Amino acid sequence: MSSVRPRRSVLYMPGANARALDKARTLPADALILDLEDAVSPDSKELARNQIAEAVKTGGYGYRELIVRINGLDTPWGLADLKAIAPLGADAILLPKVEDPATVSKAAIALEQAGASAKTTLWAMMETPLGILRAAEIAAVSKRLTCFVMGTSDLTKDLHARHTPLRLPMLTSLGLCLLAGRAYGLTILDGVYLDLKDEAGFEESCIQGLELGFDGKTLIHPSQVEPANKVFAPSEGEIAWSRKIIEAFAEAEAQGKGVVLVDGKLIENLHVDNARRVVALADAIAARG
Ligand SMILES: CC(C)(COP(=O)(O)OP(=O)(O)OC[C@H]1O[C@@H](n2cnc3c(N)ncnc32)[C@H](O)[C@@H]1OP(=O)(O)O)[C@@H](O)C(=O)NCCC(=O)NCCSC(=O)C[C@H](O)C(=O)O
Ligand SMILES: [Mg+2]
Repeated sequence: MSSVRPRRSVLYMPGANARALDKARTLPADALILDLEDAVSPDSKELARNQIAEAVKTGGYGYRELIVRINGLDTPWGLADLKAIAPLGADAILLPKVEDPATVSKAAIALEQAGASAKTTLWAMMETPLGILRAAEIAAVSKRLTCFVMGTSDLTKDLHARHTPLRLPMLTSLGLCLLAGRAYGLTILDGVYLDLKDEAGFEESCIQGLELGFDGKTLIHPSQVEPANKVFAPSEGEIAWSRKIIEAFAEAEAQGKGVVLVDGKLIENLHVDNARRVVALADAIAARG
C-alpha cells in the first residue's frame, strides 16, 4: 500500500453550516477543511466549534482527511478552539495567517498539552506579506508542521493587488512558499478560486497550480471537487510513461548502466524518482476506487 496521500481537492466548509458538514461525507474530496475562522461570524464561533467537534467525533468521512482551521491564537477564540479540537483525532489543525515560526512552535506545544495524538499534524496558512517573507523559517520550525496552504484572497488584499487570470501578482509569493515547502518536505496547496460560474477559468487555475508544483487546490464549493481531482491526478499517459521508464531503468541498472534511452529520450535517476512518485500517487488514487 502506498504511503502517498492524495490531496488534489481540499474543500473548505464553514463550521456553522451543519448541512455542509454532513454533505461532505459523500463528496469525492481528498480532504476537508472544517472552518472556524473567516467563514464563521463572531456570533457563530461557539456553535461552529461545537458542530465541528461533533462531526470529528462522529466521523463517517471515510478516506477524506479532516482538517480544522482554528481562529488565530491571538484572537479571543484561537486557544479555546485548539484545546477543544486537539484531543479529537482530526488529521490536522490549520493555523491561519501564520507570520512567524514562534506561532507554530506555540501551537505545537499547546497540542501536546491538550493531549493531541502524534497523528494530528499542523498545517499553516501562508497569506500575509510577513508570513511569505518568513516562509523558510516557518517551514523548518517543527516536525508537526506538514503542509502549507496558500491564502491568496488575504494575500491579494494585503498586497493591494488584483485577482487576474494569469495570477502574475501572486507568482512571487507562490514561488517563495513552494521553495520553502519543498525544501522542508511539506505538502503545499494552492489558494481558492472565487468565481463559481467560471468553470474554464477554474480549470486553467488548477492547471497553472499543477505546473507550478502544487499538490492540490483548496476549494470553496462541491462543484470544484471533480475538476480539481482530474487536473491534479496523473494522466493515463503519464502513468504508462512512468511505469515504462521505471522498468527500462531497472533493466539498464542490472546491466551496470546509469542512464538509458527510452523512445529516444535520455532517462536518468532523477526522472525515475519522479516516475516513482507519479506511480505511487496513481496507485493511492486507484485504491480509493
Ligand atoms: C459559496 C457558498 C456560500 C455557496 O453555498 P450555497 O448557496 O449553499 O451553494 P449551493 O446551493 O450551490 O450548494 C449546493 C449543495 O452543496 C452544499 N455545499 C455548498 N458549499 C459546500 C461546501 N463548501 N462544503 C460542503 N457542502 C457544500 C450545500 O449545502 C448544498 O447541499 P444540498 O442541500 O444537499 O443541495 C458555499 O459553497 C460556502 O460556504 N463555501 C465555503 C466558503 C468558505 O468556507 N470560505 C472560507 C474559506 S476560503 C478562505 O478563507 C481562503 C483563505 O483564507 C484566503 O485568504 O484566501
Ligand atoms: Mg484567509
